[in-house]
Amino acid sequence: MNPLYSSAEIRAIEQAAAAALPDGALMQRAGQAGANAALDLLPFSTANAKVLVLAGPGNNGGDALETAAHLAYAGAQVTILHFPPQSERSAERAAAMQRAQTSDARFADLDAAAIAATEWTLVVDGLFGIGLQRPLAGALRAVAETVNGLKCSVLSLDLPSGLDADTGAIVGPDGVAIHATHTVTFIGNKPGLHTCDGRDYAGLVDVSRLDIDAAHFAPARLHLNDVKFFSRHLRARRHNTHKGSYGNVAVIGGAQGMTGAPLLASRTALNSGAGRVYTLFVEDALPCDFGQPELMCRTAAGFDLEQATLVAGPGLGASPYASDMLASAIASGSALLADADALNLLAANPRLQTALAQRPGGSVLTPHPLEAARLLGCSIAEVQADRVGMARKLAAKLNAHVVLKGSGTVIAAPNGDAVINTTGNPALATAGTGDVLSGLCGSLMAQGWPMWEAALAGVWLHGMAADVLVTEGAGPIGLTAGELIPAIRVALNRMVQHHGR
Ligand SMILES: NC(=O)C1=CN([C@@H]2O[C@H](COP(=O)(O)OP(=O)(O)OC[C@H]3O[C@@H](n4cnc5c(N)ncnc54)[C@H](OP(=O)(O)O)[C@@H]3O)[C@@H](O)[C@H]2O)[C@@H](O)CC1
Ligand SMILES: Nc1ncnc2c1ncn2[C@@H]1O[C@H](COP(=O)(O)OP(=O)(O)O)[C@@H](O)[C@H]1O
Ligand SMILES: [K+]
Repeated sequence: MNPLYSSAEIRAIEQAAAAALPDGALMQRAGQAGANAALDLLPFSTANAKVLVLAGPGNNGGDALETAAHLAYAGAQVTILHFPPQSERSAERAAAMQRAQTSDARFADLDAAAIAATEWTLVVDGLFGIGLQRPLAGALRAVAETVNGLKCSVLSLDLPSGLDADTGAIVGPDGVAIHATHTVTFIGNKPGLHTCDGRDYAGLVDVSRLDIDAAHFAPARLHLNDVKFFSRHLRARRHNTHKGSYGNVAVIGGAQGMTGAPLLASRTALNSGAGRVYTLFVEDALPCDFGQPELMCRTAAGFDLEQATLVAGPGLGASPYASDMLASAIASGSALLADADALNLLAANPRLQTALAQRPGGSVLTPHPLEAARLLGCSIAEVQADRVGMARKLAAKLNAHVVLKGSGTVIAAPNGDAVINTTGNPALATAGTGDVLSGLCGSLMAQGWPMWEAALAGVWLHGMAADVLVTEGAGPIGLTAGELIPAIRVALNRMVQHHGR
């Protein structure tokens, strides 16, 4: 189901497959797949289409040369901007070069100004794939920047040139990458297309396996999120049930000036099905949430932490009392999700980290990149440079299911399994949406979902709600966290209707 492969894994698959195939078969298949993807983006009468093909010095360039030859045979007006290698690197690339040279495609030494002066129908980007070693520089950089200023569709072969296939970061320092509208990626899907800068630069991603035998693909430890991973926990409600059947959630937070955060988490927990929701305040409790009077607002002091799934952190603050409350939550036998200030308190206190890591049932942590950086003792840039690796590292360090938020949220388990989420959009880049996510995941846990599936489903639904709202015009600009709550309720009920047993 939606496996993702590192570039090392892709190379191993490619080598095993190539050994059993005629020379150059995989590059020819990649070129055919590239041409098919390009033809889908061209008008029916290809003769009117002006296609610029960028062919780099490696095998990605070989794919581009094959693609160019096919498109020329299909009747398109093809111009190839070729960056030749110092010396020809492979026989298959040389054969691709010969096919391009004998086609009607035209080789032209265009500079940036000449590229910008032509009205292209499509640019095919075959500068670099998984072999990129350093940032694009000189003429390559100028071409990438010029292409990024064009209005036409841009199809990247394998991955947008300049992007790291494993991490989704632009290869730097001070790198640039081709901003594709579409990517056809070869052999297997790649994590870098779906997280960090990947979602912005790859556009719509299509996978072409190049007809490689399934036996060559080892089981993956990294996947794209999929409803199938959690659908068996989507249960239709039985008639003979009551509020006690659906669990209790206690949100611990609400220091002075930050009462909105636990209310958002609590409202979400209630609206996503928890039977009872307590909002616990580490300082003065609100008498009531008048917008959601079903919530039970209490001071945290004296609350029996054993009776609820705990969502610790929204608006918790950094006081010694908040830290004590977190220590009690960690020491309790209840299921625990730690978010926001709970993560900052953890980062500042190694003893709390040890206690958390020793919880028999584990926990769920929902850091954004800064919170993850604090927990790992590194910079945000280091977290973002390898989101999957850092989420796995944190999960192993704290024996927790880690939800590393942001574009292409990564969910990692202590055993190294990891998933990249595909729903959601920049409408979520607004205050309070993280509180909504923690309330949602906590609510699913209270309703009996295992932590891993609760995290996968929570992240999926949270993003899906934002996607639906954007489709309806409520975002991406100006969406508010509170608006997500009814949209999550609708999305969850629809999913239960569709998949529930
Ligand atoms: N082999 C096969 O059967 C198949 C392979 N496939 C395709 O091959 C792709 C991988 O090919 P690849 O390994 O040749 O790497 P690729 O991405 O083309 O770049 C490497 C070249 O770029 C150079 N270089 C690197 N960075 C640079 C920079 N910043 N600026 C300038 N130069 C730079 C580097 O040279 P260097 O100077 O580092 O020696 C080298 O020459 C893969 O993504 C897929 O598209 C498919 O066809 C399926 C079958
Ligand atoms: N550009 C984006 N694309 C997709 N999801 C995003 C984006 N920006 C933020 N999000 C999501 O929004 C939520 C923000 O959480 P967080 O930063 O903790 O906000 P807050 O602390 O204000 O509640 C996370 O679920 C994150 O993944
Ligand atoms: K490329």
